[in-house]
Amino acid sequence: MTTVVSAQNLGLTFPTGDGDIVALSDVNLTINKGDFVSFIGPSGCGKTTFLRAIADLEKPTSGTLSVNGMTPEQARQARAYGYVFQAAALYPWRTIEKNIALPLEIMGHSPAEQSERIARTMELVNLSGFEKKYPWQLSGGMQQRASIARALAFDADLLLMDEPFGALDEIVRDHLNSELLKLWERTQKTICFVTHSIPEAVYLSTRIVVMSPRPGRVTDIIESTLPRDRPLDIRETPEFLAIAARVREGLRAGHSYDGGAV
Ligand SMILES: Nc1ncnc2c1ncn2[C@@H]1O[C@H](COP(=O)(O)OP(=O)(O)OP(=O)(O)O)[C@@H](O)[C@H]1O
Repeated sequence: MTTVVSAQNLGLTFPTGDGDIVALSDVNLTINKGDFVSFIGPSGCGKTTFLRAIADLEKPTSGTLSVNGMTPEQARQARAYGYVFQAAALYPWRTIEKNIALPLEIMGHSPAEQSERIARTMELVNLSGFEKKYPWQLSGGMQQRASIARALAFDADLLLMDEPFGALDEIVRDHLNSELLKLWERTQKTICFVTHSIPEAVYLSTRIVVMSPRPGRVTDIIESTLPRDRPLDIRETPEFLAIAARVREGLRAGHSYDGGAV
């Protein structure tokens, strides 16, 4: 198995005017090629910080972190990952194809190469035919699919997704979840996915990382026993519900550690 992300005794502290905030403490985690890993935990437990550290947008203050065997900085320079944010963050004055093209332009790809990549990724997210539309002409779910296409366009093996479907209604979210699984199957990417939703984490993941706040720690890592082929109604099976119950237990345990109410 190829290791994509390896964190050892990772810590990240933010110094603030009111004292230090320990966002991550002693995080140990290995993510292998082709894994779909979800991070779940209450607000402030460091999920986004961990993703940002992988992306070299935050610097760890202790421990080690490697991405594709490199430092996060080297991995960023080698364009090791695509990043999908909570809000689609598309430029409203650019068409969908021009939004997807932007990082490719910056990276110096030729216009022909850009067109080929735009066509391929728009097809992967089922948006073919919407190339000339502006973001505001698309629904929220379609905009989020366009931002996934943009993250896929430079063909990184690692996709970092920070609550990409958090703002969407349940039906659209269900649809995008099953599309994301198909896309993951087809592309064999490694995916790190932040969510607040237990069913979403269980439905999507090969591994679920449960975190707790103050300081942000990993409290449980759950290997999924579900098959890779997952129709949406798998969510009603006893196996699915058993994994969901374990995640819920892990979240509760994290809360009681903090001394707060469940
Ligand atoms: N730049 C920063 N400066 C100071 N504190 C920060 C900074 N970024 C994050 N934090 C703090 O670090 C902790 C972890 O934040 P983080 O955003 O990683 O949590 P999260 O689990 O992703 O939360 P949410 O689910 O609400 O997005 C929080 O207490 C947050 O306030």
